[in-house]
Amino acid sequence: MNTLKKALNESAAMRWGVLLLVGFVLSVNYYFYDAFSTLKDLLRAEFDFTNKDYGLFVSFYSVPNTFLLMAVIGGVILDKLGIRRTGFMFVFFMAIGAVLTAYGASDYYGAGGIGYSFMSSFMPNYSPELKMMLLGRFFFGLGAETSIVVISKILVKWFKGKNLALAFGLKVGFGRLGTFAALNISPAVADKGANLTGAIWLAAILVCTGLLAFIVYMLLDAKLDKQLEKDSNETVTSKPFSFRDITGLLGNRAYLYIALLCVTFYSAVFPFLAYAPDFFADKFSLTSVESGKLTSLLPLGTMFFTPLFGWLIDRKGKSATAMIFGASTLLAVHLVFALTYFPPQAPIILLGIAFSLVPAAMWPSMVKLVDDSQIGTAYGLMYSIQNLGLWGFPIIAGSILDATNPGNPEVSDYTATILMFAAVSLLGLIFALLLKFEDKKKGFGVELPLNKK
Ligand SMILES: N[C@@H](Cc1c[nH]cn1)C(=O)NCC(=O)O
Repeated sequence: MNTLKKALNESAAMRWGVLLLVGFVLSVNYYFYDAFSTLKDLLRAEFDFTNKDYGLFVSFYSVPNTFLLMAVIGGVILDKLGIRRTGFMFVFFMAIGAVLTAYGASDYYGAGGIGYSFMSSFMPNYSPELKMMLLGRFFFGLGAETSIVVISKILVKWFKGKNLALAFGLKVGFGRLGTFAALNISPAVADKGANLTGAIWLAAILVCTGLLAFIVYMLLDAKLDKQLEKDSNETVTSKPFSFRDITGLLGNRAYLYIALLCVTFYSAVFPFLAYAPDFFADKFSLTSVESGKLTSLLPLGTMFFTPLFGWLIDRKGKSATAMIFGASTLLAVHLVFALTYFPPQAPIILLGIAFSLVPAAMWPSMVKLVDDSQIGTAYGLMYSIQNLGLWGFPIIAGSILDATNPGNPEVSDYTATILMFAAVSLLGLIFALLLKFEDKKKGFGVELPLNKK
């Protein structure tokens, strides 16, 4: 390295600039992911979407990552091809998927545009609009999950040893900002259905601007590699991929516990959130606007809490303890929701704390468990495992809801459904405890401050 010239990642301004760029890519990802939850009724009115159609559309995001293991394959590709090529490819998939989804909902397509007759030629129970939108959601999910893996590796590259947990916390904050914006902007643009396709196109265009932001990042990444006098091969592993990379990770008990905590924790949060507005409305007799506002307090709170906890973890450590605390808080909140009529505002704030503590501690802890050369594979495998839960639990929750509310009444009893989420949280707590014991036994240093690695 040229010792007279500071490398780009030594400059704090450059590091935070990079975080802003990739944070924007993440925000538009989350915006598109969540833009449809407030459009559910309008999709039913405009395209005859049933609840099952809507559920299928939501869970199709996870299909490539779960059943084709795309997130783990993406992670392996990332470790082999490097950040620039892999990132471009998967952010591009994300943009293609978003555009295909919007195209499926467009007037041009609905009037018999390109692909309409082909999509009408099979599976007549599903509309051509739904099929095109499913195809779009599939590509979006395929690109979106691996692009999060790429962004995680980018943060490790620029921030390792320099406020890494704060950077991860802010990364999650950027994601939540996208969710918060989607929950508020998407219904406003849709204007009670008058401009439904406009709301979907806006989401797709935002994803395309994310691709432009990533291209700008690629220029900085190339410059950093040049300054470090590393050709791109040096930031990637040269040894060929072997299944032992995967079995090796799964054989590392600490990694396994963190991956199992990831799937159980997020399965008790994201699928719960998909039902939360309806649950609050039914249990506390709220209007849909009131329950929507109550739910959107969650991404708003986590936007600030997650970076704050990340900052604390950089300095004080205690990541495993933070995960235990977050998982127990989640369990307590679900029990309160299921078994009491306690006003929901206080538990939702606690849920915000749990939903900030675990992500702030869990994602950066990976650098303590695996080597940098395997970080893409490690995150990718974790996302594939997580997506199994994100795919399955909305369906399980819906089935429990149907079984405990025969006749599909207007107001549903959610007790059994939320108790199921409490049971999943309990599993998360057990895995968090196991992680702490394993760390103590093997001395990975998960409890140590990240700035001291
Ligand atoms: N794998 C993602 C799933 C997601 C949710 N919204 C958009 N993508 C995930 O769980 N990320 C971690 C997080 O804390 O948001």
